[in-house]
Amino acid sequence: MFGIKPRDLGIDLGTANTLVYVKGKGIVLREPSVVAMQTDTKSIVAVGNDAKNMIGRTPGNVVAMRPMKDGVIADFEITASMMKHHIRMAQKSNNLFSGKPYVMVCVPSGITAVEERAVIDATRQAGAKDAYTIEEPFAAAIGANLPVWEPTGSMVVDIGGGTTEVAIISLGGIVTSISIRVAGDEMDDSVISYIRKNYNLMIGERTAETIKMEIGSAGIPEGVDNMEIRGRDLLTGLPKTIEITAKEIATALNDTVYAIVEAVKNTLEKTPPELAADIMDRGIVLTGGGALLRNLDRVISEETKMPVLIAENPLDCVAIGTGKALDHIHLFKNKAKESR
Ligand SMILES: Nc1ncnc2c1ncn2[C@@H]1O[C@H](COP(=O)(O)OP(=O)(O)OP(=O)(O)O)[C@@H](O)[C@H]1O
Repeated sequence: MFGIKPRDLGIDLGTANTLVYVKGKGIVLREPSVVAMQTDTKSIVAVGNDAKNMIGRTPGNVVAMRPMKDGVIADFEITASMMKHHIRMAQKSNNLFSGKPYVMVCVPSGITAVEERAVIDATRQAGAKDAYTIEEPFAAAIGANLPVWEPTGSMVVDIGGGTTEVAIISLGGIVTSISIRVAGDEMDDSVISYIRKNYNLMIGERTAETIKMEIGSAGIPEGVDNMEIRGRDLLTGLPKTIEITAKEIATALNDTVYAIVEAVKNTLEKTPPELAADIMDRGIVLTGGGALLRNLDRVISEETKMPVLIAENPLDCVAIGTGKALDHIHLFKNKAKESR
């Protein structure tokens, strides 16, 4: 075993999904950031997909919860346990040496020093030899193959579950950025409120996410898509099925979509003119699962008068960029140590 070193890992510790990238292999694990545990003993029952399937369906002594909220750690111990589980799974299923790896983890660009410290500590507690952080939009830009190290402006909009990160990048650094705690989760909440308000029907967050993915869109859609949904009637307390249209869901999503558009416009307003000209040529690149919301690229393009492109595999960009950043770990080292 002498001389064998554990492979270093890049982890996209997201509000909705956690992805693990193994240096030299690529993404080896994609799991929802969900943990199910016993309420009395706090012992973990399931992690990832198995736990997500339990949301809203657990008996009284088990709770399925998401330990990350708005891009940051909401429950430290559970996040560390979840990461430990993911690191072990990634190592085991790829026959990797299971020693302590160096780990690069992404964090939102608007994170506070205390929140960043918690991510570093949780990563160490999960088994890392040492942990380094990279700002999410920078990782997203690397993962989307943007020329981040060159003296040219690139613009990335990463729309995740908890946060939307907008950044202008040039010469290996973020020139200007805006991070808002409005993204996919907020869209799901808007769908839940809309249906409760207009139909007196209570639906769960998994149903809301499915509705968003299947018929949700930015701006009013052209088609006449309908969807049957089931929930609990708030007046009778009984299960009920209703039919909802894509137009109604677009209305429900409108405020969230325009909060994202505003963040993009505000970032452009702060962009130095030379870089703005580069972005005019190359376009704004959307990453993160929220980039898949139907017509969001078109609406942002209409509102900003700029070309907008969706990155290839938008859900993977942050993880790929976080993993690739391991090749430049010396650039991130000091930053992680500074916050100690
Ligand atoms: N086809 C789709 N249409 C709309 N939204 C989608 C689609 N696919 C995934 N999403 C949404 O993307 C979000 C998850 O994206 P992603 O995995 O990039 O976030 P994350 O990295 O976990 O979150 P964060 O970066 O905020 O910590 C979820 O809100 C999910 O509902």
